[in-house]
Order: sequence, then C-alpha cells, then structure tokens
Amino acid sequence: MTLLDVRDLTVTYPGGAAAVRGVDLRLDAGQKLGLAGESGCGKSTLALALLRLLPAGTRITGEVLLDGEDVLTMKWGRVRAVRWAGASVVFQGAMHSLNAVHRIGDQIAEPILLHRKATPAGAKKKTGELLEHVGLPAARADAYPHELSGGQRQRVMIAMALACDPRLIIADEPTTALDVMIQAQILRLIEQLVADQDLGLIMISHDLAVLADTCDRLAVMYAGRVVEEGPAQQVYEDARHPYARALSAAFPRIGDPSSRFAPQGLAGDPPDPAALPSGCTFHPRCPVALESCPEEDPLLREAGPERRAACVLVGSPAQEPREAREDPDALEEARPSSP
Ligand SMILES: Nc1ncnc2c1ncn2[C@@H]1O[C@H](COP(=O)(O)OP(=O)(O)OP(=O)(O)O)[C@@H](O)[C@H]1O
Repeated sequence: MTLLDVRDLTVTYPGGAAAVRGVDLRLDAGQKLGLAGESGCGKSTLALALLRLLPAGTRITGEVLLDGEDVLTMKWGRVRAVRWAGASVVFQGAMHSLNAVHRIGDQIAEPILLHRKATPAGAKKKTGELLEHVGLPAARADAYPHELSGGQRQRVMIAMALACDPRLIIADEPTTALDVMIQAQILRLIEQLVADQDLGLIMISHDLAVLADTCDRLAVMYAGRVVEEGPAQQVYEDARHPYARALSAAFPRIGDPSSRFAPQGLAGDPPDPAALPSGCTFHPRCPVALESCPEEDPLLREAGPERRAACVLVGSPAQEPREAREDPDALEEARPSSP
C-alpha cells in the first residue's frame, strides 16, 4: 500500500533559487528508501518539505500525499499532528537536537503528553518502553544528554521519533559523527524497528554504500532533482546515470575484499542552485557528456524494471558495454569536441 506519494515537488527558499526541482517519489509501508547525493543537492530540503518544516516564506509546490492526504494543503493544526503521528524525523547530530538542560525522559514524554493526550503516568510508562525498545534501560530516562555517549543519544533521538507511533520515519544522516561500530549498531536498530512495526523509512546520506546496505530502494539526487532511482543493490552495483556511477565508485563497500571500485573523486563541484548549467545540469562534470548535453535537459526515463534514470545515454547503444565507458580512450571519444 502506498504510504507516501510525492508528486512534482519543488522547493524555493525565500529570495533564492529552487533547491528541489520537480521531484516524484513513492514509498510503500514497510519500504526503505535511501536518498543520496553530495552536500547541497537538496536532500534535507526535500525531507523537511515533506513535513513543512522549512523557514517561513519558503515556497513549496506539488503534492506530498501521506496516506492519501496532501500535507502541503492541510491546515497547520493537522500538520502538527501529522508531524509526530504520521511521520517524524531523526535529525543528524543528536547533541544539538536534544535540549541539554532537560532529562531525556521528559523530552521523550513531551510529544506523548501533547499529541497523545496521555496522563503523566501513561507518558512515563511509554517513555520507559520506548527506551527499552531502542536498547537502553528504562532508568536512563533520568539522565541528561551530556551523561550519554553519542550512540546512546542517537538511540534517544530514535525513541523520540517513535513516541507517537508514526507510519513513516525520516532519518537525516542518522549515523554521521558516530564511529563505524556504533554506526552499524544504529543502522541495524533502525532496520529492526522499521521491520517490526512495518514503518516506511526515508534515510538520507551522502554515503551510497551505507544506503545500499540498509535500504530497498535508492534515489540519487543532483542539483535538486532525482537523477536515478531503483532497487538499492542494482543502483549501487550498476548505476545507469553517470553521476550515480561516480557516487557509487566514491563509496566502495567497506571491508569487501572483492570491491570492484577504487575510490575516485568526481572533478568539480555541484552547481549553485542560482546558476545552474544549461541542459543537463551534470554535463560540465560528466565524463561521458555528448555535444547535445548542454542543450538537452533529460527527464527521468525507464532504465530497466522498476528503474529510472535521467540521462540521454540511458537505453541508447552508447550505454553498453560498461567496460567501454570506463576505458579512458573510450571516454575521450565520448566527450564533446573542444570548445
Ligand atoms: N534555510 C535556507 N535558506 C536558503 N537556502 C538554503 C537553506 N537551507 C539550504 N539552502 C540551500 O538549498 C540547497 C540544498 O541544501 P540542502 O541542505 O537541502 O542539501 P543537502 O543535500 O541536504 O546537503 P547536506 O548534505 O550538506 O545537508 C543548497 O544550495 C543550500 O545552500
């Protein structure tokens, strides 16, 4: 059953250019979608727009259907209810997201008291259960954030996100700043909770390898658009869009001795949303750009079963064989002629 249906979502900050441009995404209950892309490509903006958590004056157009109800047109009272009970966010950097002067139990209980209209005793009981659910003793409710480790604080953030039994969890870089062992534990915890409660999950990361390990589907963003989307392993192992391919090459599977990829940087920087290149916005950095790419802005098109990619080469003979593209001479041939 469709839990989230995002249609033609465009987000423009006050006085700025569009940070998200015409994004379509779908997520079923129990499904895990990874959102990847370099810093500034619009991942967080997209996630925050789903719950209208953006600064006043930000223009959001399109549709965000959560269980069939459009979040973008609903009244603010309803939006506030949806924020905890429909979908909730696990932000990056738990130390900054938790209030340093309140016990963590009180912080978890707050939305339960407010949105579930629970009694103080009921909220306390639920808080203890949530803490145990995320692998912490219920007695830790009395602790202050600084008394917990980074991993424990992130568990608290997850408990808080689950406080009002949401249907969708949006996790924005939930393991950034944690060491690798703790990162793996937190990812497994999120996976387990999502599976146990049949939740939908949108996980944001710049690390495609982490997302491929955790999620069912992957969407890769570039300059405010989704440029590739499909089953997570297929996108990671065999991306169709040159940008998605470069991103997966930059994030080889950790500890995999047969890893095919050597980390390789992608030349240049992502474009400024206020000064996007003409045609395909990736063309100035693309190793296989054609002469027509500065003129043609490709939309997402079918790139295999349940796969979409926004590149003129998708489906054309130039896309095959893969080896030819990775041969530097072949790349040279595919480049547009010198300006
Ligand atoms: N409050 C804001 N006001 C104006 N522009 C903003 C604001 N927040 C983000 N932006 C701009 O919107 C674009 C997308 O930013 P966003 O934070 O969504 O990207 P991101 O992919 O999540 O990056 P990161 O991984 O660094 O968080 C960037 O150009 C950024 O500078």
